[in-house]
Amino acid sequence: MALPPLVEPAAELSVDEIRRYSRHLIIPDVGMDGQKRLKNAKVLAVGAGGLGSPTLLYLAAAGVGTLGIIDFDTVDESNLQRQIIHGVSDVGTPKAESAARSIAEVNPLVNVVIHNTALDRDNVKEIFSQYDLIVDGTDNFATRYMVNDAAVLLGKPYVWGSIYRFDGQASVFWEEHGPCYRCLYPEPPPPGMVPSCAEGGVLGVLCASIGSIQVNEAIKLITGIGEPLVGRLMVYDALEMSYRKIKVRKDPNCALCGENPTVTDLLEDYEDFCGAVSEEAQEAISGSTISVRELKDWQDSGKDIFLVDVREPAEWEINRIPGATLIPKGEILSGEALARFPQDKQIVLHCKSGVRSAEALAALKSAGFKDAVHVQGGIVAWVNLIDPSLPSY
Ligand SMILES: Nc1ncnc2c1ncn2[C@@H]1O[C@H](COP(=O)(O)OP(=O)(O)OP(=O)(O)O)[C@@H](O)[C@H]1O
Repeated sequence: MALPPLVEPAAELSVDEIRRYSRHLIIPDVGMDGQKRLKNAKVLAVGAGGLGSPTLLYLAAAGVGTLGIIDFDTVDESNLQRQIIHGVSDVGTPKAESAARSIAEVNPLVNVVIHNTALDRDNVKEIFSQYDLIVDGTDNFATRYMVNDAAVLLGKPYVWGSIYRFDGQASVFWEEHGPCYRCLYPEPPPPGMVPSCAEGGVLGVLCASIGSIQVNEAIKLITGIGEPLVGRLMVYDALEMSYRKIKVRKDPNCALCGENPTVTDLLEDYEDFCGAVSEEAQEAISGSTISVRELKDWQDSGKDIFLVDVREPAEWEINRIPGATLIPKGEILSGEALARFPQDKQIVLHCKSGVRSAEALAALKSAGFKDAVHVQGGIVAWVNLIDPSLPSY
């Protein structure tokens, strides 16, 4: 379904702009009118990470007049494999500032607005109201649901993308013309069920594949050309090299945009809604959590412990705590690995940061290992506090 252009055209293009955008201007569908609309557009990129990097660079190069960047994080060395808007000299600096510097190099005609902060329920509406279009390149469910809710409540369209390993998805959510994210995913997945890129990894170049689709959709929405991905989910498999489009319908029972909405304003706490740790896991870890320093003391004192790393084999290849045995969480949850746990030793579980080990602990306790414990902060805390010589990821 073709939609009218989202943005009115700017009054005119300068001589410099005409030279710079000439390859757009000679495409009949874009032309002077389309380029003027791009110039007048105000687009906010949420996240200047894997998806935000190519998205921001191409939106800037395309001549989007105002680009907002919101990110609270600083550039880490492990970001450089895919976050191509940042470079070695940017490590340690705020991502929003580093991204703005790269944009100035690509296209100094763009007006960049830096929001060096976390998007949260207190600022989201005020920030979104300054823009015509939102491009979501974040990596967590709490932010995604909040972006969706704020966009629906303000009547703004947004382009969504998501990536994991070799798989990507993209869509355009615009309540006025189609479904919202909640129509597609009414509930967040149970905590721990969908691993993040930090846990499962992502092929760097996948960010370019999905990020460029997001920019393509943004340009179509702004200029009113083509058929935007409203009501369609694009699913990309880089290994198969396949693109599929799945129809997504507006859900009449959607809690937000359905006929009888139960969500009429932003939620009080999106982290809580998405549950960092499930209730069972929360119960399992209360009183059964040790710190990395306690683990080190137990090891140094010769205590008879069975230390289990519940991460995946690829993570185990990167770093490991001395004395640990690898038993991935899935094998514990399925019951397959239970026979490997001794009855007469103190069982200690750890993962990367403490979420998966909490889930595994809940399963182990319900299988009868009542004294098992897990390590708060996982191997990340171990590297930070006990052995900084280990590589981190
Ligand atoms: N609520 C939020 N407000 C602002 N920025 C956010 C918010 N949630 C996520 N982000 C940003 O979105 C980006 C997501 O990108 P990506 O997952 O590639 O980066 P990352 O978090 O650095 O990666 P990794 O988790 O693998 O280290 C990050 O830069 C992150 O800081």
